[in-house]
Amino acid sequence: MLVATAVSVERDAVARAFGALSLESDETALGVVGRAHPFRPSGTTAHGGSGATAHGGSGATAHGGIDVIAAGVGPALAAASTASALTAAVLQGDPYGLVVSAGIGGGFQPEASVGSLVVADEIVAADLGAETDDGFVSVTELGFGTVRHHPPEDLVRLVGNAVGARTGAVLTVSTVTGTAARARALRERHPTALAEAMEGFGVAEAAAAHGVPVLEVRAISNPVGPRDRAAWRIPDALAALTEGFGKIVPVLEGWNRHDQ
Ligand SMILES: O=C(O)c1cccc(C(=O)CC[C@H]2O[C@@H](n3cnc4c(=O)[nH]cnc43)[C@H](O)[C@@H]2O)c1
Repeated sequence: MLVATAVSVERDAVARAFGALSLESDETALGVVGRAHPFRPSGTTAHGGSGATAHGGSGATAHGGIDVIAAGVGPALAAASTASALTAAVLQGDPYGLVVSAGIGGGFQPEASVGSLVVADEIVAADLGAETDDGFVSVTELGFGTVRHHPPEDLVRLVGNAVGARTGAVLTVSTVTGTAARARALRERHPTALAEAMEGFGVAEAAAAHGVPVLEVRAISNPVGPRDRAAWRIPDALAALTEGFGKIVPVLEGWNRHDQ
């Protein structure tokens, strides 16, 4: 399984769920774009495996290991980094079976409160399209491809139940929402949206190109709406991410995509 976060603090928050910290915490501030440094829990992991380095890094598990990368901020870098990691794994003869986009995100209020976790049942590119006199038109409506990916239903349900998270659409945006008007417009266009973030759709596109299922998990660090940095609760969200992954990993390990 590959977990793609945006930045190193998110990568380390996920890694902490495995009881270890990345040795590659070279970027620590949120917002600093990290390159894809795979983190592999060393030695015995939740999988019980140990030893062989499946994808060229240290401490990978031979059977079903979990790699966590800081893939960068925004859908384009997230897609490129995730695709590179997926391709490298294929070339090394040990392809990933699941990709998880994970990190902090903005929560639509009152649906997703700060500090809570959200699991995506739809990963939607919310600003990929064109503005017209009649409003926003997605690239799908323009005839150019897809703006949504769907994680496996059973996995979404299992993971949502395991962490007590709400499930709903998670929007991917290239511009963080900073006004109430835009938050309203997004919710009107996507009534099931619970959260927005900046990477999920890119990660999902890379996963889809490899025929690998995708999941997105967001810990809510701030409300979607008027910009208010003082209202951000990043440490709380990172703690929720760690706690959540502690419960999610056993579910992911037990999940078999052919059970769908
Ligand atoms: O300076 C700002 O106003 C500002 C606003 C939003 C995000 C940033 C960042 O540097 C972090 C982007 C990072 O965090 C995820 N994220 C967290 N909350 C949101 C949100 O409300 N809308 C979109 N993305 C969010 C995102 O996935 C990025 O990885 C600075």
